[in-house]
Formats: sequence, C-alpha cells, structure tokens
Amino acid sequence: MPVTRAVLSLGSNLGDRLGYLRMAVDGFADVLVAVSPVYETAPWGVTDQDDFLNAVLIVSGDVDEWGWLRRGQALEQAAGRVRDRRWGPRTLDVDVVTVDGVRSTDPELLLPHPGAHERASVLVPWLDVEPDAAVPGHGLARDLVAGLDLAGVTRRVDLSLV
Ligand SMILES: Nc1ncnc2c1ncn2[C@@H]1O[C@H](COP(=O)(O)OP(=O)(O)OP(=O)(O)O)[C@@H](O)[C@H]1O
Ligand SMILES: Nc1nc2c(c(=O)[nH]1)N=C(CO)CN2
Repeated sequence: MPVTRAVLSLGSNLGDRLGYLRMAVDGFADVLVAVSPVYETAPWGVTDQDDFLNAVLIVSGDVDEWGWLRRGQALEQAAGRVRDRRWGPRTLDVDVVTVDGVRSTDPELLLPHPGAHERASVLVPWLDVEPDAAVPGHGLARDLVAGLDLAGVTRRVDLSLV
C-alpha cells in the first residue's frame, strides 16, 4: 500500500476535552508528522452547546484514505462517543480533512471534507502547522480564513498536546 499524508481535524466539547484530544494524539503516535496548538472555539452549526477544543494533526503512513477514516472512528469509539444529533456535543470527533491526491464523493468519506473550507476551527490550527495549506477546489487556507469571523476562536497556549 502506498504511503499517504492526511490532515485530520480533532474536536471535543464533552467531558475531559483535552484528555480526549490527547487520546487521539496517542492513537496516531506511530504516524504523526505535526500537531497543532489547541484552540477553544465557539460552536458552529448547533450553537446551543458548549465550546469545543479543536486541533489539527498531520499524519503520514502506509494507510489509505479509508484507513485514516477507520482509525479515527476507532478512536471516537474508544472515547465513548455516542452518535446522537448531527453537529451535536461529542467527546471526540475525528474528521479526515484531506488526503493528499485523493478526491472522493462517497458519502461515507467525502474528500476534501465538505465543511473544511468554511470552518475556522479547522483552518486556523491547520495553518499553524502548514502555512501553505490548501483545500482542493477552494484555495489557500490563509485566503479562506481571511473571509471568516474569528471572534469565537481563541488559542489556548496553556493547553498542549505535545
Ligand atoms: N471526510 C470525512 N471525515 C470523517 N467522516 C466523514 C467524512 N466524509 C464523510 N464522513 C462520514 O460522516 C459520517 C458522520 O460523521 P459525524 O457524525 O462525525 O458528522 P458530524 O461531525 O456531525 O458532521 P461533520 O462531518 O459536518 O463535521 C460518518 O459516518 C462518516 O462516514
Ligand atoms: N467550534 C466547533 N463547532 C463544531 C464542531 C467543532 O469541532 N468545532 N464540530 C461539530 C460537529 O461536527 C459541530 N460544531
């Protein structure tokens, strides 16, 4: 199997938020290339829920796009995630944002992730670890961020994943 490089978005707004993000980092320890700072972000989508902690991982390994999805889902399970309402509270969310060179329209694995280009909770931490990041079909992350309201996005320098 060829080596692929993927960008993964982590999110948590239920229980020990930092602990769940750390669990994800540990789960990808064998393939980690970069870990972003942690951000506290106001919820988008469903806004009557607690703030999220978000971070981005860059990973690389002998794993295809489905493998990245499965590994993320296994960690969500391990974090006791209950699939409840769309965009609702969760202990751990692992989204596959991009896998280099891969586009997919399969609803089980849309690539690039269809929300990535408009979510500050993804783009801001991603830019910290990859300043030239681009969302295929949408352009450079830095240009996309320039058009977003960043009022609800706070870098938590006191929280670290590394
Ligand atoms: N790029 C992707 N990364 C992760 N899951 C994806 C992706 N594309 C499609 N999915 C599918 O989305 C389904 C629902 O995922 P999930 O419950 O995490 O959605 P959500 O986090 O509420 O919404 P969103 O995906 O907009 O953040 C999963 O069953 C998964 O197969
Ligand atoms: N700020 C923020 N809001 C969200 C997030 C998230 O990770 N960060 N994830 C959601 C579920 O997909 C819904 N809303």
